[in-house]
Amino acid sequence: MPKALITGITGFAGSHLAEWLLANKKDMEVYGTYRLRSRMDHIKHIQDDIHMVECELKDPRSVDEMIKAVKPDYIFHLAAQSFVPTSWNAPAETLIVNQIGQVNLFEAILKHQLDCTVQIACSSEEYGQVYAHEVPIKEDNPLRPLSPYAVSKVGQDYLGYQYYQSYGLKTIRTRTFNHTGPRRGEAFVTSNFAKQIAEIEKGIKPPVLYVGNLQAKRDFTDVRDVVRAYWLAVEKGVPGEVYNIASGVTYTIEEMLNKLLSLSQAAITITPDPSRMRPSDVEILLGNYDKFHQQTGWKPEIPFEQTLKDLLDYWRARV
Ligand SMILES: C[C@H]1O[C@H](OP(=O)(O)OP(=O)(O)OC[C@H]2O[C@@H](n3cnc4c(=O)[nH]c(N)nc43)[C@H](O)[C@@H]2O)[C@@H](O)[C@@H](O)C1=O
Repeated sequence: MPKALITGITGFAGSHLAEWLLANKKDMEVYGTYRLRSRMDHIKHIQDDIHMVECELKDPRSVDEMIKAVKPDYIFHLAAQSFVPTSWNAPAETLIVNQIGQVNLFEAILKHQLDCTVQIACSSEEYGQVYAHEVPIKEDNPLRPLSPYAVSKVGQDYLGYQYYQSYGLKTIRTRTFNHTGPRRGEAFVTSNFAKQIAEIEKGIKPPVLYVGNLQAKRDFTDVRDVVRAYWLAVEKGVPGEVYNIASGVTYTIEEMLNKLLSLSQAAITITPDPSRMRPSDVEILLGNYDKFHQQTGWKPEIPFEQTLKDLLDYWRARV
């Protein structure tokens, strides 16, 4: 049976991808990496159907042993330090986890001479400073990263390109724009606002919702559409290539907040919280996904309103 390995299976996208593979690729064995301190709540419901392997990506020996034991046919490399604000507080850790972690993975694949396809979770943050005439953003747009996180993803992206060119490692780079849905980490804006609304509805917190920069524009895709794209990337994508995964629609964070508020009866006051502002924030992300659509037929299917409703209901069931 072919084997799919998901680094970061205990996380947001990783757990959705595991679910998608189990439901749609019945002939595939699903493996995932975890660290001793990983929280398992996102995968508890599927843990009998997946194989979990302990692995610290920062440690070459740990990665080597994991790759030798699993020998995957497909790797979805989703594990990362993925929160932009954390990357200003911990830039070195962000670079080590994201870039050195990926080098360790690549080197182990080469050492054990695996003929596997590797999807790399790159990011729209790599585009960073985007000018008005450059949207919707295509893959050949200049990369002008605006945070240590974004730089770490540029590094992952170019390492993917370089290992393909140098060694023929079958890497496929996906530059995914913002994505959300149930299980989104509560630090990220959609989830943070949805959780605050759910807490206000339950009377756990006063009716004041704290916000950062509401003028930023983001292109949101449902995580369930994104993980379907990750499978199509390894199935139909061209090794060495890079693809945008986006919805092709952009909203200000304020518009997104208003959509969430319209799903609630609660009377809520919006209050700026200066600690939520960033040293530099990407002003606009709006992706062109034509290249990926032409290669794989993928397009997003779940309307943003449905995604936000599912996210709010997720928090309503948890607070
Ligand atoms: C593609 C990319 O997508 C994500 O990165 P992100 O765009 O930084 O995501 P976020 O949800 O933290 O912020 C979105 C926007 O919302 C603004 N914003 C306003 N008020 C709050 C607020 O209260 N909290 C947060 N977190 N953001 C706020 C904030 O300033 C920013 O403009 C990651 O998955 C990343 O891994 C990735 O690759």
